[in-house]
Amino acid sequence: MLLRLFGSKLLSFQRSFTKMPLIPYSQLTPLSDPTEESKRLSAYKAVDENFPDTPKVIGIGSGSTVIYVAERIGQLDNKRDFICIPTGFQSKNLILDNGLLLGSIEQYPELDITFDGADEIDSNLNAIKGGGACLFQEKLVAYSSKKFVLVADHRKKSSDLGKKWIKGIPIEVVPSAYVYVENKLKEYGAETITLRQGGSAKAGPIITDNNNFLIDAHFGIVSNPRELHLKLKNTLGIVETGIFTDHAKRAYFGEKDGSVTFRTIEGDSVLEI
Ligand SMILES: O=C(CO)[C@H](O)[C@H](O)COP(=O)(O)O
Repeated sequence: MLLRLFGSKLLSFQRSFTKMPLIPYSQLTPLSDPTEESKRLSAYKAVDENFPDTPKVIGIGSGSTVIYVAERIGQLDNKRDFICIPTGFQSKNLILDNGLLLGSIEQYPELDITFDGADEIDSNLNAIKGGGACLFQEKLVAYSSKKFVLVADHRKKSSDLGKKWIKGIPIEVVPSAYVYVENKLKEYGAETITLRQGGSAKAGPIITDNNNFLIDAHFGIVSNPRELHLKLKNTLGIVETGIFTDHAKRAYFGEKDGSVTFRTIEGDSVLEI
């Protein structure tokens, strides 16, 4: 009896050990850039606290904070026991570079959990995403997941969408419809409307992974993100918006002082911890 009890304790110890990250956070050398350190803090803590005991399919988002998510998951010694679904080209490379198994959303349409970054997160866990131009795939992967967890540095923590992220809400648009959409956005009261450019690497607009254009439209403070998203989605030529509502369960923020705070949904309310 005692032996059986010991055996089951040993098994559960082994199980929890396999999902433990190999390097405790406290033993890592701090990064020289404080913002990078904040990103790493939020990402590592999010993975440590939310990674499933028996992972099957995991979503990996895009951006500079998610680099640390993939890094932390890559430290697990059971990292070849589950499949990772990317949200874009960068994300696919993060999965491969960290020795994780790559799958596609078509093969694995149901995910246990997705970790992703954000450009701004409000006090109700609504988010603006798409700063890295991957919003469509990010939304598809997030909305196919049982749990969606955001990771960010302190600059992204906001009370209302549009308060801090003034570059505008990323909106993916069918290329031939961009002028039509721009006119509609003016009609809807957008304060700034920018067709996102490829920068020094490309003369002309950015092309998304779905061969579309991106428009960034700033509407000031968005009092009702769901309503704005629906209005935009109802506009001919708009494929998807970077407004993510009613989906994130938890958001982690790496703070300036080296702590991590989070906002989490508990029943009908959001707790700030
Ligand atoms: O939505 C995204 C990409 O489309 C990113 O998650 C978002 O832009 C945040 O990026 P970062 O972690 O680099 O601040």
